[in-house]
Amino acid sequence: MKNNLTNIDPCFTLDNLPCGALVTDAEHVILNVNAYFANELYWDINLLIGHKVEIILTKASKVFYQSYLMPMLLHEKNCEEIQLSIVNGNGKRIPITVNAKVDANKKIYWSFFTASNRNKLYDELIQAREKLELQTKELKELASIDELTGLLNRREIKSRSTFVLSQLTSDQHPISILMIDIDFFKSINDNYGHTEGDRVLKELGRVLMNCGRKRDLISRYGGEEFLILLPDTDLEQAVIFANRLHNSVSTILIDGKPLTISVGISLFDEEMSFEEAVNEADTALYKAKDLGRNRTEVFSLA
Ligand SMILES: Nc1nc2c(ncn2[C@@H]2O[C@H](COP(=O)(O)OP(=O)(O)OP(=O)(O)O)[C@@H](O)[C@H]2O)c(=O)[nH]1
Repeated sequence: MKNNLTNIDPCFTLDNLPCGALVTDAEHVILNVNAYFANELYWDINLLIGHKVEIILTKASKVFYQSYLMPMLLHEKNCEEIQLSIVNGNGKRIPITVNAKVDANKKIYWSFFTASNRNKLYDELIQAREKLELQTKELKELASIDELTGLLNRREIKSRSTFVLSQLTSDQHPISILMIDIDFFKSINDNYGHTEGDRVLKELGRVLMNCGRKRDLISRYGGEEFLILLPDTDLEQAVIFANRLHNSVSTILIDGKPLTISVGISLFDEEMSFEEAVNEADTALYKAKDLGRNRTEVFSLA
């Protein structure tokens, strides 16, 4: 059988390797380094040979080397893919990945690759994750917020009502629900255009937000319909709230004339679903419309 050793390229030397290689003794003194130190790391090799290996380590890596890496090497006799940072001949900090092996004479043979690309990859991964988190937050908001008014959308108020209603049964706190509809909104669009209609919707959204407390759930429920859930609010207090709304809404002017709304109110009871309460508030709203608009009606069975 042919001896493979005879095929070894006579030009092969450690200096040809695209990585750093060095040898240290048991006292951490550098015995030899390859040409990579001069060619790629700009070290004067004479400054390294005979000096302690710490000369090329950053402060943090020195601590790591002394307290963890050396004890491990002495015990295990080798180490693989350890992350360290060295400084080059110009004082620039360079992250590296190190392998090392100890021989019978306690000489240590080191090789390492610079790991700038690895750090770049980590940075890119972190950036990608941050971007993804931001997009997820934006998507979540988009899915729950009405784009025009910034209020909760129909789906979100329905979903949040579940929690609010669970408090009703446990605490016996009254919860009122208000269905609000702009009066003659079609004629605003028809007479002044859709852009003016949108401005009115936005303004109304702002007014509703300002009238509500932090705990109130305020939503754009449909085109020109708004639904509000008022926790800890009985019918009497809900009517006072609605009257305040009528006043505030009248500050929104269309061609100099005040905007008006109609409001229907219902009170949740323990047995009632969200949809049933909305239907009752809707019935009261239609009564307010029938009775001439710009008014509030409370749902009653009569
Ligand atoms: N500008 C604008 N108009 C909208 C939007 N969504 C719905 N609308 C309009 O709202 C109007 C609702 O009109 P109607 O349901 O007839 O009610 P109304 O004119 O307000 O009359 P009453 O409710 O009976 O007082 C329709 O013309 C819709 O096109 C929107 O996002 N922007």
